[in-house]
Amino acid sequence: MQRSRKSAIAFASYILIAAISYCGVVAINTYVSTLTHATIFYSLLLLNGYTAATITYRLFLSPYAAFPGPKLAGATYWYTFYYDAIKGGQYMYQIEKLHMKYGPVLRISPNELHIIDADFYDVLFSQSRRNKAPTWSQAFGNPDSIFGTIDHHQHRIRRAPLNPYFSKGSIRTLEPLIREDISRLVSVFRDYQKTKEPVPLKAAFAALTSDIVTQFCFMMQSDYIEADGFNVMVLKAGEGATDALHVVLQFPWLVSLLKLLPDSMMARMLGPGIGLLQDFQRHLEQQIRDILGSRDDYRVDVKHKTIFHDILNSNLPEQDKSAKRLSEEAQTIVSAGTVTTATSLSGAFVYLLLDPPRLHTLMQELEKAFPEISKPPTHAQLENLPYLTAVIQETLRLGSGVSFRLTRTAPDKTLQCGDYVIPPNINMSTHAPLIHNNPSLFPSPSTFNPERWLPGGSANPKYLIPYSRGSRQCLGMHLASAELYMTIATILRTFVRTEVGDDGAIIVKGMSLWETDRRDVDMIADIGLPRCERGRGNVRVLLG
Ligand code: HEM
Repeated sequence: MQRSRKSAIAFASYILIAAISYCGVVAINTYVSTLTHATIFYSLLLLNGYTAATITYRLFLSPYAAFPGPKLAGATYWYTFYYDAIKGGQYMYQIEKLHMKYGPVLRISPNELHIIDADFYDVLFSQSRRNKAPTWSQAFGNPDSIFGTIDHHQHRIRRAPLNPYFSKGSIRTLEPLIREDISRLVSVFRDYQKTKEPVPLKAAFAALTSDIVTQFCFMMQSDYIEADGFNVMVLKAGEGATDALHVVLQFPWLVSLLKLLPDSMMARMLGPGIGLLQDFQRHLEQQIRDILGSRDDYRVDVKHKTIFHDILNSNLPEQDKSAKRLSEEAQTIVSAGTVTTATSLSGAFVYLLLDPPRLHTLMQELEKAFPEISKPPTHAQLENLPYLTAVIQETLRLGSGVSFRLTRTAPDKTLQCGDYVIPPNINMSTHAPLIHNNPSLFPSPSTFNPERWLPGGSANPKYLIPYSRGSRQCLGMHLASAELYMTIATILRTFVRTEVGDDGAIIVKGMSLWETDRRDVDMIADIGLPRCERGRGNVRVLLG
C-alpha cells in the first residue's frame, strides 16, 4: 500500500473516531453542566488523539506492520479478546482460517506474529537466545517462576538447578515411587471394580500425577489417590484457574488484584477447589520458610531432600532464593505436572477402548513383554515396545495437555521464515495443536492411528512437539513420559483382556467406557488447556 493511501486511511479513521465521540458529547450534553461538558469534550479529544496516534503507529509504522493479517487484528488487542475471551478460546481456530488466507506468517495482534510453518519450529524454539513474550509472563500468575521469566539468560540461570532434578537419570531413580503410586491407584480401582461404580479416569489420573509430583519434589504426602472421588476439586481448581487466562492476558493487572482478595472471596469466585490449592500453597510456603529458617542445615545431605534444597544449594543469586519466588516455582511445577499428564492418560484410554482392534494389538505386545503382572517392566523396557510407543506418540499428538500458543522473541537475531525476514525482538508464537492437526503432516488428523508412527508409517517425529523444544521445553517431560508408559501398561495389563471372537471381532473384557466417547476428549476450544464440548469431559470407565 502506498504511503499516501495509508495516510488517507489514518486520517479517515481519526475523523470517524472524532465524529463518533463528538456525537456522544452532544448526546450527553443535555444531562450535564457546561463545565462537565467541557471537561468531557477535552478528555475525549485527547483520548481521540491518543487512540488515532496509536492505531496509526500500529498499522503503518510498527515493525509488525510489514506482515500480512487482518487490519483490525493489527490495530487492536480487542480482536484477540473477542475470539478468545468472549467466544471462549476460539482464536486458535480463527488463526487457522487466517493462515489459509494470508500464508504461514500472520500478524495476529498489534505485537504478535503467529507462524504455522512446521519446519520453522526448531528455529523458533531453539537453544539459542530466545526471550518469552512479556504478555505471557503473567499468564498463570507466576511471573518469577521459570515459566514466567522473560529474559533468556535469567531463565537459564533459574532453570539450571532444576534440570538435574528432572533429568532422565533422576527420573529413573524415581521409578520405585512412581510404581508404588500406580499400585495404590490399582488398589483403589479394585474397590471400584467391586462396587461396579464408574471410575472418573481424569480425576483418578490427576490424583496420581499430583501425588507423584508432590512427593518427588516436596516430600509431601497429599494422598489424593485414596481421597473420596480422587479429590476431583483439585482437578477442577487446576482447570478453573485457566478459565480466566484470556481475560488475564488482556488485563494482566487482574492477577495482582485477585491475589489481594481474602481466600474466602477467592473461593466464592473461583470455586471450592481453590481452597485446596490455597491449603497446598500455604503448606509449601511453610516448608520453604522452615528450610530458609535453618539455612545452616540446608547444605548438608538432608534425608528428606526437596527440590528447594537443590535450589538453595545452587549458585542462584540470593534474590532468586526468596520464599516468594520459590513458592511461585513450586506452584508452576505442580500445576504443570498434574492436569497435563492426566489429560493425555485419560485420552489414551478413550482412544484405545473405542478401538478394540488396536487395543488388542497393544495387549498382545504388553502380554509378551509383561507376562507376570506382579513383575512390571521398567520405563526403559517399556520405551522399547514399538506399539506402546506409537500409542503414546499418537495420544500426545491428539490429546496433549497444553494448547495455548507458545511465544518467543529472538532479541539479537534476524530470522528467516520462507520469504519473510523477521527482525530481532518481534514476538512470534505457534499453536502446537495446529501443527499436530495439519492434514499435510498427519493425514486424517482426527483419526487415532498409532500405525503412522511405526517404521514405514507416514508420521515424522520432528513434527511431534507436545513438550515444545529448545531451552524452555517442558521441564517435566521425562517424568511425564515415565508416568504415561508405566501407568498405561500397568492399568491395561491389570484390568483388561482382549480376545478374538468367533466372528473375528475383538472382544474387550475387564474395562469399558461409561457414558464416554470422543466428545469427552476432543478439543473444541483453547483455554490454555484443551477444552472439550461444554458439559462433557468426565471420562469414566467401568471395571468388571
Ligand atoms: C503430557 C504431559 C505434559 C505436557 C504435554 C507438557 C507440555 C509442556 C510445554 C509445551 C511446555 C513449554 C511451555 C513454554 O514453552 O512456554 C511445558 C513447560 C513446563 N512443564 Fe510441562 N508438560 C507435561 C508434563 C509436565 C510435568 C509432569 C511437569 C512436572 C514437573 C511439567 C513441568 C513443566 C514446567 C515447570 C514447565 C516450564 C518450563 C520452562 O519454562 O522452563 N510438565 N510443558
